[in-house]
Amino acid sequence: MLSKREVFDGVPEEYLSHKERYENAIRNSVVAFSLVRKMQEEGKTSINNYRDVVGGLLGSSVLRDGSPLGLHYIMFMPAILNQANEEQQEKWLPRAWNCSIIGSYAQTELGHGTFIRGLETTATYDAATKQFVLHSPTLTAYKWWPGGLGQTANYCIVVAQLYTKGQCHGIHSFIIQVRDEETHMPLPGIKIGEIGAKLGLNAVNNGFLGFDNYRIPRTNMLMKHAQVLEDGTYVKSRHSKLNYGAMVFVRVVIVFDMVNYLSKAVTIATRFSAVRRQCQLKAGETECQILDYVTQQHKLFVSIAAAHAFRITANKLWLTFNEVNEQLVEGNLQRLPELHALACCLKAVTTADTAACVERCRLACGGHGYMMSSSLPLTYGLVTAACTYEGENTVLLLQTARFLVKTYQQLDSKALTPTVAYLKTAAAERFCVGWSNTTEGIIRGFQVVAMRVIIMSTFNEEVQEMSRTVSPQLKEVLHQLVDLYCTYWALEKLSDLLLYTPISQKEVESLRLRYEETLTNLRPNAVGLVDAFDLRDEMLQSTLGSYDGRVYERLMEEAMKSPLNAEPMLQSTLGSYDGRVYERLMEEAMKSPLNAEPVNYTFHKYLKPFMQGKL
Ligand SMILES: CCCCCCCCCCCCCCCCC/C=C/C(=O)SCCNC(=O)CCNC(=O)[C@H](O)C(C)(C)COP(=O)(O)OP(=O)(O)OC[C@H]1O[C@@H](n2cnc3c(N)ncnc32)[C@H](O)[C@@H]1OP(=O)(O)O
Ligand SMILES: Cc1cc2nc3c(=O)[nH]c(=O)nc-3n(C[C@H](O)[C@H](O)[C@H](O)COP(=O)(O)OP(=O)(O)OC[C@H]3O[C@@H](n4cnc5c(N)ncnc54)[C@H](O)[C@@H]3O)c2cc1C
Repeated sequence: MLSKREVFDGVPEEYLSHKERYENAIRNSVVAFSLVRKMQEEGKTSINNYRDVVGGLLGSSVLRDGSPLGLHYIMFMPAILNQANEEQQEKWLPRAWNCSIIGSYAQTELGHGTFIRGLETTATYDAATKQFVLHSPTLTAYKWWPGGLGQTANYCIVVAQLYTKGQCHGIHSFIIQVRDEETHMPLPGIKIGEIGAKLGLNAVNNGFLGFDNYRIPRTNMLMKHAQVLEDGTYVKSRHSKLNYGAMVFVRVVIVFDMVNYLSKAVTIATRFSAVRRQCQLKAGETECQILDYVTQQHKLFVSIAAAHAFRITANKLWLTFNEVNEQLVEGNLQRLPELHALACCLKAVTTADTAACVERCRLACGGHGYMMSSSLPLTYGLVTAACTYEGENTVLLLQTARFLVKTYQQLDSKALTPTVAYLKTAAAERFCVGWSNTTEGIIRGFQVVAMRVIIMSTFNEEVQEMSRTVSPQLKEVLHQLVDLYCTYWALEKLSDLLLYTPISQKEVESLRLRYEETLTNLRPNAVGLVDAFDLRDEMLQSTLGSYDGRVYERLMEEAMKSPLNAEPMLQSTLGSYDGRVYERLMEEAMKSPLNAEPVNYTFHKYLKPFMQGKL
């Protein structure tokens, strides 16, 4: 059994080369996912409920910049579960579940990410050989971005335009082997490699993939929803968008992921703010904790409330996802549009808000928040990617807007689904609700504004349930968080409220006072509230946010680990004696060492033993 970090012990990831980072990520991933395999052998996890186990690992400090195996669990396996028929699931799932094959999910191309009906990769059926011919007709048709595809995966789900009998039937999913299972060499007709360094997630090994008239068996088309018969006859799906299921699933999972990252960032920033003393409130007094400044509370406390709001929302969304999927299995597609709109909205809003909150947590820590050792820059790089992947946020919000407009237009003719029932109330009150500076009044105000109510009403609903099961003291603090979250967004979105509701200037002023009063009321419980996330130091991996508050000692300990401090020599493209700065930067950029060899050495050293169950 490999130890966790046997090769680069003690050297922080920031100081590893691109190649060393990949080796580090592969080794840590096979060690981590060997635990999943052990748990499944002991019956402690199964293919239908591995979200928490794998989620815990992927969100852990061991795989802090992502994993080349992440997409195998997050999209490759769920796509087989969601889109393969029973026979195909019997063939592929056991091998995927015990990791004897490693998969990716290849949908996005160089030329298209959002507009998936415009994807260019083709899968043309040849009835004579009962095969599909996969082809990338242009450079822009190359798959670009799939996680793990660079040097790691040997299979992937490929989304391509399906042609049979000379007719195009739109995009469908295929399971395709891209590398030899023994040698890991790319198969003939496959062009494959990694796309290079990114802002973050540099351990994910995102890759590119091109096909040159590459043949696969007919039965490699995932045929749960649509089929192509041996003679090339196309049998269409009950609903053209059932093939989009993998994306809906991941959007739901991403909301959980944002809770994880936001809780970590606000724990780090709040604890640091309790330790950090800067300036005096009165001359001659001891310097005060920066957490005592209202401006610092304004920066941080809404993130504590948001972490709880998103956690409650994520759980509610997961329940809705499972309810709707059970209905889909019974052939009832009625709530699919609502689920799609909800998943789009909550993925877009929670990722955008989390990215903004994490950046605000970093800024709230001053210079020390800019240190990689604080873990805040890395966290920002991770969450900001989520605003783009799995559907770029703007585009997803447009999907939600489309659904809301359609729902509103059918208000009197159609029964409303649970998450949009508020539209009836808003319409009934003809948009002239009386304003009250209460939580309910603000939510009602937002219902009128419409776009943000889904998170607000879910959050509010759960809190009502919670009031029957928590102590009076905790109930008071939770209601303060609800108050804070509502008054914060009421003040943030004041222009909408002024436009659509009769809120008066006097009420706005008392709202502001109420907001600051709530900040003051929450101050004594701020550290306790982030402690309640119960995130161990190993999870935070932060010099600023450790439980013991030894911030400065940890900053110095981490600084001394830099190899640049270990020896007088500078190892820097910017500081080289000969001044050839630009030439060296270009030389470095062109290296991309992982592409220097068709099979990276880590395959034989770690990946192959792992896939053969020998680790
Ligand atoms: C259990 C395992 C879990 C383990 C892990 C646990 C957690 C660990 C943490 C990990 C967290 C997650 C990490 C995630 C890593 C992800 C890596 C990234 C992967 C990717 O990015 S994959 C590629 C993603 N790409 C996209 O999302 C593309 C975005 N574009 C689209 O989706 C579509 O183009 C579109 C929706 C924007 C438009 O589609 P289209 O043009 O076909 O449709 P129209 O706009 O014309 O609308 C037509 C009608 O179709 C409905 N519709 C559209 N989409 C859907 C859908 N998905 N479902 C249902 N219905 C849909 C529209 O609503 C329209 O309906 P109407 O009634 O006609 O209005
Ligand atoms: C870290 C990371 C990991 C990824 N992993 C994978 C993966 O594993 N598998 C995979 O298949 N893909 C993956 N992707 C790709 C991802 O799904 C796409 O980047 C995403 O769907 C956005 O598409 P795009 O990059 O083409 O941007 P575009 O769609 O070109 O967006 C560019 C701009 O155009 C705007 N725009 C586009 N269409 C419209 C419209 N209709 N109306 C208004 N504005 C519009 C967008 O809002 C945006 O501002 C990954 C991406 C990242 C960043």
